[in-house]
Amino acid sequence: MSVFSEYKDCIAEGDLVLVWISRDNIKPIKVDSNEVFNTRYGSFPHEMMIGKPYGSQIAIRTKGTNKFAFIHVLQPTPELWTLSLPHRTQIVYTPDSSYIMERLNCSPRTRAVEAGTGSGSFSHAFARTVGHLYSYEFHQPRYEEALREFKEHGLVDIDKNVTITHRDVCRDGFRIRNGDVTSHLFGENETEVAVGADVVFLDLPAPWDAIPHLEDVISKDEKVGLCCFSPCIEQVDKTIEVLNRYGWSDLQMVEIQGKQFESRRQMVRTLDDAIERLRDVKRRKNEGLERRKRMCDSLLNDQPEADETVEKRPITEKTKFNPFGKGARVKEGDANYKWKQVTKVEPEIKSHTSYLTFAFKVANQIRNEEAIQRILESSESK
Ligand SMILES: C[S@@+](CC[C@H](N)C(=O)[O-])C[C@H]1O[C@@H](n2cnc3c(N)ncnc32)[C@H](O)[C@@H]1O
Repeated sequence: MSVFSEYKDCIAEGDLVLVWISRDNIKPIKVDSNEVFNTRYGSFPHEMMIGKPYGSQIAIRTKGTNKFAFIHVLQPTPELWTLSLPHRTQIVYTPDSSYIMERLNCSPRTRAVEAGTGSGSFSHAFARTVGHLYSYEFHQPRYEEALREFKEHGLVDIDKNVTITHRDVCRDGFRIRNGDVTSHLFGENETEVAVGADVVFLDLPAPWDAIPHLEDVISKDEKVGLCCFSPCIEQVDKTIEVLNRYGWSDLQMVEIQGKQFESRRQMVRTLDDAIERLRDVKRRKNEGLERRKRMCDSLLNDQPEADETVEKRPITEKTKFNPFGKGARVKEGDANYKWKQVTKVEPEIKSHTSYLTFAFKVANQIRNEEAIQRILESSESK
């Protein structure tokens, strides 16, 4: 089982743990009782984590103060891995990968093809959901790094559901034959892997060069779904042209814009408030002018300012509160004021805005007369 799909209660020596320091700072570590995890808030010996339930908060006293520093030790999931993995390339984030897998109907019976592997962000999400993932990467160091990582995470090897192949798919296609540089372990008489993919995901600069090669590895008996992830509309245009040429249909382009909506209350401001605000500005301006004049006079006459002569505005509820944001602050929802419910948008959800081009193909479109007859007969008998 992969550490990403097997649930464990407690942390043990050698586990991959994702340390949550803050929302934007999650770090993967391999638990080693001789090691220490250093943060700018303090050092956490791995030993403190061993035996603790996943999700625990670990606290240490910070050096020279009476304060505590905290981390949370979390079990890896593809979503958290995407937020913490070492970036070797641009990556696909969860708002995109989850939408793509849903649109392509990914399930444990899916056989997916993915190119390129890149930093393996999407590969981890695919690996948890699909029956088998065939991932391709042409950059040698990136291929080796992804292979090492997939092995460490229990995604490749016998009985595991990921195969990674070192390949330029635009030039050499997707077939995996005995002798290729791949993680697939060939059986004695096996010469080629029967890929039979029903899902294809292309995150490549030139997907149009890879699309013609897909014919060799996609399923001929099932509906095949494809998604191309491209940051430029010109790439989408070129991709669509080639998809049409190679018999893909139901083309649709989608862009995911991840936004976080927060529900807030906003004070209702009336026309009277606006008028009162303008009066207040004028009053304060006059007061300021008068004060400045008195200061100049006292400087010229070399006399201290007679502070007690300054007219003070009486402190009332009105002077304390300014409905346009200045003056005393009012707590959101204060029952003395009128409020309306509004939505505030937080723009900082991590996602890499690319265009998602979806297409589908049924290679073998021969009518199965027997099956049709059976359906007709069963509907007639009802
Ligand atoms: C943007 S990254 C993919 C990121 C990946 N989807 C993820 O979520 O981590 C694109 C990768 O495709 C690889 N690549 C580009 N052209 C390729 C080709 N013709 N064949 C195989 N891999 C290719 C690049 O080396 C790069 O690692």
